[in-house]
Formats: sequence, structure tokens, C-alpha cells
Amino acid sequence: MADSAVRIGLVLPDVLGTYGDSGNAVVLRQRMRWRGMPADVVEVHYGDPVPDSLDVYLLGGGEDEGQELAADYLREHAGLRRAAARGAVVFGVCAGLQVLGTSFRTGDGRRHDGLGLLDVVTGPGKRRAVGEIVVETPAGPLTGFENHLGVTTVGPGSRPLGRVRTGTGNGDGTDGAVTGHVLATYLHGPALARNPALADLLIGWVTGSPPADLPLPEVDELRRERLRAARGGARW
Ligand SMILES: NC(=O)CC[C@H](N)C(=O)O
Repeated sequence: MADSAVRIGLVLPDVLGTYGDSGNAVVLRQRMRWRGMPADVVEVHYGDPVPDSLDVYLLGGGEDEGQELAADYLREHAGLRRAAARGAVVFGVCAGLQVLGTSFRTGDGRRHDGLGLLDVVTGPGKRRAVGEIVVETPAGPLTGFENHLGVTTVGPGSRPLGRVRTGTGNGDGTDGAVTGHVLATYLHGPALARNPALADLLIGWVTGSPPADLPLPEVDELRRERLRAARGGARW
């Protein structure tokens, strides 16, 4: 990888910023800097051009209205889609997951086209999924909190990120979706703060090899605490 800084795109934090997922950009940047890799966050606001030259694109959660705006904007300003086509890393959370899919229906029943970077379709569920969620994945158990109405079906062009142990996720026992270097989940937290292994998976995709271990006792403790809290009352 070149010496130039890794550029992390925080995509539309003004319309997809309701659930604190912008913190994922801070975590990615810091975990790279701690390892001596220069990294910068580039915020792409609604109304800005969407560059196709960034290394990572992060999309967070938001209300239906914001999600609708984001999907329309990112279909019209195709920088993110062009970047994904050349293999850039994309990470979406909740509304971000739904926007990255082929289509979604909002709570009012209206259908919207997504970006088609993941083979997922979302529609409104019967009740809102709210609370702690734990997902078993190849990167270990992930914890987060969820707050969404959407129920997501993963088609053959993607695979689920993992299996739900506590909580709802996609609504069928799985959570999230992955295709190539596009990965999305229902986990807020921010997910990359609670789950350093997931942050490092994305960093490895960006740099082309898994990053060196980063021993951080306070991060490990936060992780243990969240796992304990999520397991409270659960039979596993
Ligand atoms: N937390 C979110 O991003 C919510 C996404 C979407 N508006 C839903 O309710 O399903």
C-alpha cells in the first residue's frame, strides 16, 4: 500500500447520523494511526460531490426520511457505486445496510431503489426491534444495539454477516450481509468501537493484509462488559 493516507469517507452523516455511527470513522482512523498508518476522515455531506477515490465508505443509521434522501442522492451521485465497483471497502449500519441493498420499503409501505451493492431487500416488520444484539460471526461474537422496523432478506448474491444469538437483526435468525468488500449490519454501538475485530477486518481489506495486534486493555474490558450485559438472561 502507498504511503499516502488512507481516506475514510463518512457518507452523509447529516442524514444518516441519528444513531452515533459516525463514531465508526473515528475508530477506524484511530486504529490505523495507532499502527503508524496515516488516515483521514473525509465527510461527504448532502449536497457535496461524492468522490469515487476514497478507500473506505461508511454509512450509518437514520430515520426513514433520511434514508430515502440518502438512497436517492447516492444513486444520482454515483461516486460510491463507482468506488465499490473497483473494490473499495464499504461498511453500512442499519439504514446504511438497507440503502446498500437492491430495494427497501419504508414504514409507510413505499418502495425505494437502493444502490444494489448488496443482494438484500428490506420491508417493514410487525414491530420495531429495539435493544441489545449479539451476532456470532467468523470474526467472533459481535455486540451492539439495534433500533429498526426493517426486516431484511439476503439473496444469493450476498451472505449474512452472522447468526443472531440475542436480538433480531435481519429478522430470520441472521444479521447483516456481505458481498466482496461491502459489509453491513444492524449493529449500532458504534459497532467498530464495541467490536475491534470487525474494525480490523475492514482495515485488513483496505491495506491488503490483516493488521498487527493492538493490545488495548480498556477496549477489551468494554467488549467483555458489553458481552456480559448482552448475555444477562440469555441461555448461552
Ligand atoms: N436504525 C436505523 O437506521 C433505522 C433504519 C430504518 N429507518 C428502520 O427503521 O428500519
